Amino acid sequence: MQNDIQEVLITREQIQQKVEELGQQLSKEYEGRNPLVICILKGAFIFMSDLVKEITVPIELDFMAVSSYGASTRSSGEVKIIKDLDSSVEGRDVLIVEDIIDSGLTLSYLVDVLERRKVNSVKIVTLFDKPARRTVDLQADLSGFVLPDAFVVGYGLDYAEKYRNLPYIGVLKPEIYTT
Ligand SMILES: O=P(O)(O)OC[C@H]1O[C@H](OP(=O)(O)OP(=O)(O)O)[C@H](O)[C@@H]1O
Ligand code: HPA
Ligand SMILES: [Mg+2]
Repeated sequence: MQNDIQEVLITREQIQQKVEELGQQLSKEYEGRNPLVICILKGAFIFMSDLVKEITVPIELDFMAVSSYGASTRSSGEVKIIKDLDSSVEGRDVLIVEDIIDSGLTLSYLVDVLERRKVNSVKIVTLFDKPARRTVDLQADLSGFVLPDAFVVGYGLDYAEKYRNLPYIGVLKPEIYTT
């Protein structure tokens, strides 16, 4: 698995430090409130579990599974909801936890879905952001690292379902996805 990585962009230690900072910022932001924290599966599962341990206000959790990449390095452009939320979001302060914003298609679709369900507020925290690749106008309220325009894997992010368990963020060798 390590042999498929061309370069480590962000180390495990850098990620850990950043997740602590984001948790502290969110704890201040939601002081006195009880947000519903939504993990966007599968990619955000590791970030979510590390982040919530750093949040000091009472929260509730829910999970939504969406997919648009499949076994490709490019978005299909079609966002599919594979698993919907268990809870009602009406009137709630919702915090979406996402691993990466790339084209922005996944989140612009989801924010629209949640707003139609009459949330009180919706904010986005993403650990990684590739602003150079946006095809829609979408920004996170809080973001960890800005990434260059390269397909990355690790810390929850996959290529064809592999590499999610790498503890750092790395760039895949191009021959892995061109063959
Ligand atoms: O901004 P975008 O271009 O929409 O890309 C970002 C989304 O793509 C990935 O999910 P994917 O569809 O690969 O599903 P997964 O999380 O199960 O890997 C990632 O986890 C984000 O949810
Ligand atoms: O760079 C990426 N890596 C893995 N999954 C992704 N989904 C959007 N961008 C990426
Ligand atoms: Mg994926």
